[in-house]
Amino acid sequence: MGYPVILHLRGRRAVVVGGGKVAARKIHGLLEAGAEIVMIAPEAEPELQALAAGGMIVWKKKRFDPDDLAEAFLVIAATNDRKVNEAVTQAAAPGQLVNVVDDPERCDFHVPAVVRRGPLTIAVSTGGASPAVARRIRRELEEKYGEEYRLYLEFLQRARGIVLREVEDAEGRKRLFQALAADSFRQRGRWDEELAQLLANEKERNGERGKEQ
Ligand SMILES: C[C@@]1(CC(=O)O)C2=NC(=C\c3[nH]c(c(CCC(=O)O)c3CC(=O)O)Cc3[nH]c(c(CC(=O)O)c3CCC(=O)O)/C=C3\N/C(=C\2)[C@@H](CCC(=O)O)[C@]3(C)CC(=O)O)/[C@H]1CCC(=O)O
Ligand SMILES: NC(=O)c1ccc[n+]([C@@H]2O[C@H](COP(=O)([O-])OP(=O)(O)OC[C@H]3O[C@@H](n4cnc5c(N)ncnc54)[C@H](O)[C@@H]3O)[C@@H](O)[C@H]2O)c1
Repeated sequence: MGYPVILHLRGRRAVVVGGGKVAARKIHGLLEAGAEIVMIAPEAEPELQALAAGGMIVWKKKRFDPDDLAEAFLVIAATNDRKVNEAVTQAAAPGQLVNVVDDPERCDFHVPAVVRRGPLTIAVSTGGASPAVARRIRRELEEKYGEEYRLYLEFLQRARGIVLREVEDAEGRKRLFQALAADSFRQRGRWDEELAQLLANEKERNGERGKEQ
């Protein structure tokens, strides 16, 4: 069983070998994560050509050779030629994370199906058993956790900073974080107003405790 992680790729180089439909899907995910993408392929899908023309990715218009992996943190072998994909895995140095789109067994990692809502990431993997089921479950989760979760999570991110700054006592923080995480809180939609009230309640509680001592 794999170990799920969220990789921070900002400023790190990802080399994608291949420029077809599967490479395009992987490149979109890597772009969202802020990776520096180098694509190696003699031909590429129009959307990838456009990304290269716009400076969003670097396109080396050529066939793969092992030198292409220099300085890569992460490598995706996404050509339609099994032999080339295998050559990519052979060329990778120990420590480079390699994904091979037609060989789950040789992958250091699989790419899950993903729902993103601002800071919220929901990832679904079947470990290669059925990517189509991963896609179906991803779609179901997209319905359940709609766009409204983006604003809510952005609010929570801000609120977290405020609570950590203003509430010193660990129990109080826990009480507040649980209140903010409740679905009833989210649904009422008066987030800033209720946060201010909750913070005031905590201050009052502390004041009273201060008086007791
Ligand atoms: C989740 C997703 C992420 C992404 O790619 O971004 C992803 N595949 C997706 C879709 C998809 N892939 C395929 C179909 C056609 C239906 C079918 O075959 O079932 C569909 C469905 C479609 O396109 O609708 C075919 C396929 N996929 C792999 C093989 C090779 C093999 O199994 O040997 C073949 C056969 C190729 C052939 O025909 O020869 C291998 C892998 N695909 C993975 C990920 C990794 C395991 C993830 C997991 O199991 O959870 C793994 C192991 C490696 C990797 O790529 O990381 C993305 C959904 C994104 C979304 O919609 O949200
Ligand atoms: N993992 C997945 O999610 C998934 C899903 C569907 C298919 N697949 C597999 O992925 C493979 C690729 O699918 P696709 O639809 O993107 O194929 P595609 O035919 O659209 O694209 C293949 C790409 O590989 C490039 N290429 C070929 N030889 C190369 C070389 N020597 N060096 C560099 N680039 C080279 C081509 O120029 C092209 O850009 C399929 O053969 C299939 O086995 C994987």
